[in-house]
Amino acid sequence: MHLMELPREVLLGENLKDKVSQVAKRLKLGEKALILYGPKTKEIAGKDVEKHLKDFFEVEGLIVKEASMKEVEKTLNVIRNEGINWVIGVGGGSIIDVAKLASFKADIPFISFPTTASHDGIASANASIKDLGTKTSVKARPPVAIIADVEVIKTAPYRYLAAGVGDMISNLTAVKDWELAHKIKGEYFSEYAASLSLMSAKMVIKNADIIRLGNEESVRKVIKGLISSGVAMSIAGSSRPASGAEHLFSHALDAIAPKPALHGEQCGVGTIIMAYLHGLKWQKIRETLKKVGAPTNAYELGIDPEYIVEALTIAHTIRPERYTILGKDGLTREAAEKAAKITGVI
Ligand SMILES: NC(=O)C1=CN([C@@H]2O[C@H](COP(=O)(O)OP(=O)(O)OC[C@H]3O[C@@H](n4cnc5c(N)ncnc54)[C@H](OP(=O)(O)O)[C@@H]3O)[C@@H](O)[C@H]2O)C=CC1
Ligand SMILES: O=C(CO)COP(=O)(O)O
Ligand SMILES: [Zn+2]
Repeated sequence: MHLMELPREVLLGENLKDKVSQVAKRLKLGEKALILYGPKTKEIAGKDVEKHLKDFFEVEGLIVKEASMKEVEKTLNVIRNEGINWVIGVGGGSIIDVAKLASFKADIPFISFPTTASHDGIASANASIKDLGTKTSVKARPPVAIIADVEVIKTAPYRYLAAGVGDMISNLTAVKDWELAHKIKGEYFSEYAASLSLMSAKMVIKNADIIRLGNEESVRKVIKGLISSGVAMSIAGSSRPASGAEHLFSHALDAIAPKPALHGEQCGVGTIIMAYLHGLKWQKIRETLKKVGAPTNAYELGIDPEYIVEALTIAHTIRPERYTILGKDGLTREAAEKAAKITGVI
């Protein structure tokens, strides 16, 4: 049996910080809520959401520092000790993933309230959590509702929107890797999930000129694409449609670079290199990223070229069960340098 769980409500619009209570009541989520936010997202939107919620619910607030198992356990303790009925994550991908996994472990629902359009974990059923130094992809449940407040997301620095494009353009190489794993390893492949995932990538390529304006229309377009990409992952039952070798490269950078860039920025650059390895039109990918103002090389990522090459050579070890264009043995140092130089990444 293949179980596909999907969000029940998606709200996309302006000034939604006071609409969470209505959604929670409509979905009969229960009396006691836990709101998770980061130190910045508490100020950006979390405090206001919490204030409005307190008119109708008993609310506990908790600051989450990173997407790690330690933070998931910390959250789980609060859920159990306080008898929490439902969770809301107000923040970027890290906060949403902690809310997703902790609520799943406690078997209670959660609401996704994104403050940026920087990642496609807003709607997905899987959580990317750091454990023992590297990111693992853990099966969980999708949010019961998504509340995407364009007013909030619009105020995030433009860089986050461009990162969202990077996370979506990744789907081009992720799907290629998935097809490869299907052919070579007999891995389950969903044509429907793959098509939906590719639709988001094609949408950002087609709309790059609109997205780069960074206005409300841009935010709406990117958010819709990110939600579709997340739904594709939920349909697949894993992050396969949206995470291939380009993501392994980003996870490797997170593990070794002294100051990693944003997830979507690193994935975008990884997509250029993996598209080259797949024999795809990598120039078109680079052109789109340039058009929207996303980084396309080591310098723009703010990462030393040495780490780029090292990340390329170790990426295949991050999740060995996920077969990609990097194969079982990965890239040699020479091959990594060559691919990064040809594509202009270093
Ligand atoms: N589960 C899935 O399917 C997916 C998961 N991911 C994961 O998501 C994470 C990446 O998410 P991303 O959003 O890029 O990064 P983070 O969630 O790590 O946020 C990065 C920084 O941006 C800040 N921030 C958030 N919103 C705003 C805003 N509106 N204005 C200014 N600053 C803001 C955060 O503040 P604060 O410090 O307050 O948190 C934080 O300091 C990674 O862990 C990645 O693996 C990515 C794609 C899919
Ligand atoms: O980031 C993701 C999709 O964009 C999914 O992340 P994982 O690589 O951790 O599965
Ligand atoms: Zn991603």
